[in-house]
Amino acid sequence: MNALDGIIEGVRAGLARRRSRVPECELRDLASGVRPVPDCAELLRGTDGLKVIAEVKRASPARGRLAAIEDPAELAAAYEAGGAAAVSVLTEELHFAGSLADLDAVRARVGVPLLRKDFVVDPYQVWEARVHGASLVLLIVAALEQPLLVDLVAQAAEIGLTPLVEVHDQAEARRALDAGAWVIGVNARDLKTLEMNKGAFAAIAPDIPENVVRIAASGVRGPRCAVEYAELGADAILVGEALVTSGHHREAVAALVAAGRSINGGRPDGPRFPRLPGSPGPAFP
Ligand SMILES: O=P(O)(O)OC[C@@H](O)[C@@H](O)c1c[nH]c2ccccc12
Repeated sequence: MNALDGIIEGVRAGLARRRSRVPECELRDLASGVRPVPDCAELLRGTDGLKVIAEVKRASPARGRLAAIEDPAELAAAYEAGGAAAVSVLTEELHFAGSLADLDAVRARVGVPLLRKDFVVDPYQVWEARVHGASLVLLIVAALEQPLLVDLVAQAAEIGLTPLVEVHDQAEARRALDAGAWVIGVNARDLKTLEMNKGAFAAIAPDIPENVVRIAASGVRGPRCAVEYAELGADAILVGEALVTSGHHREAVAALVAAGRSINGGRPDGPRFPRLPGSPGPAFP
């Protein structure tokens, strides 16, 4: 069993418990009472500077315990003040020490769109994302058979959530596009092996059409990485560890935002800098 299968097993157990407390029909009723949110794709587009999605993340299977985060809302408020375009909240409990309560707390505090970051394997979780105030929901291609991926992308769109479809290689990127994704995240970490591939974004981004929003996720250590991803054509970066472990959360986000702006000067129609032939991929420490 690979790391991803292990995580999904735990996710399914938690899902069964929640479903027995709140049946799906009740959840749908709750969702209908939640204020509709606009599609987030344009907010994450990098034409006026690389966007930063800042993550509330306590732990991960790959990196262990990262930060206690006693007050996730306070952290998210600092991210927002630093200029984050969106906040990602991990809601997976067993391996990432997150919860839907974290999402609720963050929703009550900040105005920027929220991403429900979890291992979604069932429509029930997409309804939950809606009920708990997310505007975006993560769908991981490696965790989903194609027909289910297609259904979940369609369900999310139907109920006013923007699906952020995560891929790790070219084949997965093709599946994401076939499923109709318009926001694609390239995770530098392979969730099956937990290994990092620093060149994943550079390898995949050219295959993703310009009209699709391209997000580089995982392993962004600081402004230098932000600049490198912006130069490779990323619209946004998704950053967890480097932010939660920084002593100054607002300033750390602001530094990433400033680094991203330096690439195209913040011009709304600024050019995306093409990758120069022979230039190296992002340099990571
Ligand atoms: O902490 P990092 O290396 O900055 O990574 C953040 C984010 O990319 C990572 O948490 C992540 C990307 N895809 C995921 C899928 C599930 C759980 C977590 C993730």
